[in-house]
Amino acid sequence: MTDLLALLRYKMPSAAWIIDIQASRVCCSNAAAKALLSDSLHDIESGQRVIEDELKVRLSHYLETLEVGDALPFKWPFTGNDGAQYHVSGSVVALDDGHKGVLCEAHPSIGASVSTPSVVPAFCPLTQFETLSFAMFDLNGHFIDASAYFVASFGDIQHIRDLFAHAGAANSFMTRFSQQNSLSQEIRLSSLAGVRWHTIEITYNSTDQTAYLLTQDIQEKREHEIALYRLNNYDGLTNLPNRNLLYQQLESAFDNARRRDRQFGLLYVDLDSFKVINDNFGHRVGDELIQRVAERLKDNIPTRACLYRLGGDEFVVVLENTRDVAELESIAESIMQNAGNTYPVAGMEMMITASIGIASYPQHASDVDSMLKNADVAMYRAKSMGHNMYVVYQNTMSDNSNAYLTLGGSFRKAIDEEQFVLFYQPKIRLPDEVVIGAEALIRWVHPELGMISPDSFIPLAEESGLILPLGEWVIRRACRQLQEWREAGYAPITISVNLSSRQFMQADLVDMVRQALEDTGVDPQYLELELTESMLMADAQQSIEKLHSFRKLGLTLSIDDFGTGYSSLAYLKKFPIQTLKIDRSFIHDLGIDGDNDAIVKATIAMANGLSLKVIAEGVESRSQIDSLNGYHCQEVQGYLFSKPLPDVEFRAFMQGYVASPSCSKGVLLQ
Ligand SMILES: Nc1nc2c(ncn2[C@@H]2O[C@@H]3COP(=O)(O)O[C@H]4[C@@H](O)[C@H](n5cnc6c(=O)[nH]c(N)nc65)O[C@@H]4COP(=O)(O)O[C@H]3[C@H]2O)c(=O)[nH]1
Repeated sequence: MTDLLALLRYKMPSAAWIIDIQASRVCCSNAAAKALLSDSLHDIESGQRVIEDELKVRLSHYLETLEVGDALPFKWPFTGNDGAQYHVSGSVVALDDGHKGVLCEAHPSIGASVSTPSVVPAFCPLTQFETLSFAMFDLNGHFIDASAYFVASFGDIQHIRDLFAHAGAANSFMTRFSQQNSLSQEIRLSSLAGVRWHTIEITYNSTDQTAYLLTQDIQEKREHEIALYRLNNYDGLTNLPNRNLLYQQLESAFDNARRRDRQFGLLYVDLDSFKVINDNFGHRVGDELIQRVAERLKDNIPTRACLYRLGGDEFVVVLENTRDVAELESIAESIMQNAGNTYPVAGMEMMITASIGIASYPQHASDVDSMLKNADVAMYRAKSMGHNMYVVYQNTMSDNSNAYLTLGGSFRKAIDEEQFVLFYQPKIRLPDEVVIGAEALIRWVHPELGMISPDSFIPLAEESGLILPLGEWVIRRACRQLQEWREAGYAPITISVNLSSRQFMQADLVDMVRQALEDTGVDPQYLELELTESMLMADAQQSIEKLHSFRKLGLTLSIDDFGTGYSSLAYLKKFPIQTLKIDRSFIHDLGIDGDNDAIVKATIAMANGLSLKVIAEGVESRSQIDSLNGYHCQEVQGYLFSKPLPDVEFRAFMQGYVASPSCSKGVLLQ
């Protein structure tokens, strides 16, 4: 049976025929058409009569512009042999010789009494006809006839059962078909190309006692769907299920636990300082490390636990039907013990630890979002307590963590989106009051909250570990700024950058600063690091070594907020530092509080004796300048000269400094 004949058969019980316009005749028709049109169709088919000219002209016109599968935009009426009114709809088909023909199908006109339901399945637009296989079987499932495409796809089929990949599938299909008379489903069929997914639709026509079967190979569509599913639900880097599937599992875990009165819990695992690795070694190394970590995590959790990657360096472990929270804690311990071992990545042995937060149902949360949020809160707590540990959520944690988390969440984003800017406060040399440097002070330009001062977010950054990438950004930005000013023709000045204690403890801090200098081409003598006494005292020996490394690089080092901590000049001598910055609390009362004057005067004298330069911060009045000049203080900084300024204004300040009314002297630096 040719495919065109199969198509006409398939259109049964509708009357259908195909017109070959070129030959002006009907080239084939089905039994229903023969019955409905009888003589006239027979005459046209046999060539005794030709298609009327008017219709022929109209059809030819459309065939030029329409594609195979397209429907004709008009219908035409006729009266059938049964005396009823019909209208004919047409669509374009490819004839065996390659020309286009018109497939005509008669439908009873509205109001006409004849009404026979078509067996055309919903999924069978004519455009797909070429990929459809059509076959006919008798009541017992024995093969009668099939389209050429069917034979090419399935070969020599004797019985409908031969189509199925499994006997079980054939049995259940036959049983259902015997009960329903028409059936459609997606199923794997055994075609000549192998076992492949197909849509299958079968309809029993009682008129000719024949089962009409239509199949379509949907293997590629299925594969595409599976690929799409993987893309939406699995992480491409680690092949672990992602956030979507995590939510699904958590929803069903809550459901199960509630219905069966069970417990379950999750561990929120976040790698410590992963961004530092990513930034220093590049994303390829970062990605490989994530893969190794994922593999090790998988090996260190019970087989019945599920591991998800939320993205970045965040993973979640879910364990259902737990006995108690201790069961979750023992997983955390196992993860931490093993995470401490090195990972072979890109020819290196890398170390990375993890902070873990634990939350459990019913103790800590009653819905998916609060479960994840509370485990996240606990994870942050673990980070703030020094990394590489786990913390079990406690209900008291939420009270002070909501605001913190809101800021914390956007803080991460802020780093990625570079919402930070550096402001610069001029440093003035005494007594000639020349601008010799600037202190870089960070600001967060929050999209909703506006400008946020560092006092509000530096502690947060410290606690979360995000100070490391942020601190690196500050150093790199400051170096770039130095270069930009140099390129713009300004005389060279220093920029000092504040280091946080966490940053100072960072193992590769010296390398990071060296790299930033190299990358930007800045002369190291123009970069100054400001450290606090407490930072240095935390591990004096290590601090001394680190400071020497910085000195070898050529940087200047300064002690910030002097007077507020240990204030032991004798001890400070052990550290290779060049500058002391007297805290603004001492400067504020200068000339008012005699004790303060005495302290400041003595500090400057002793520092000078140790060849240390002194800078006074928080200078707000001329009388303070007079006192500091009297005590031989070398540098000052404060609102008297300028508040911290963004780059553009700082440049303007440098240019217009001569004209500043608040200062007696001024030097234009250019
Ligand atoms: N009342 C008064 N204040 C003055 C005067 N002159 C300067 N200041 C303010 O004093 C602070 C000096 O910085 P700090 O003591 O290092 O204290 C800094 C520093 O510890 C920290 N910080 C700022 N930027 C960074 C950074 O990039 N990294 C780190 N780790 N810490 C930073 O945040 C602190 C606060 O910074 P800011 O809010 O910019 O506040 C700055 C500055 O605006 C004055 O005449 N009167």
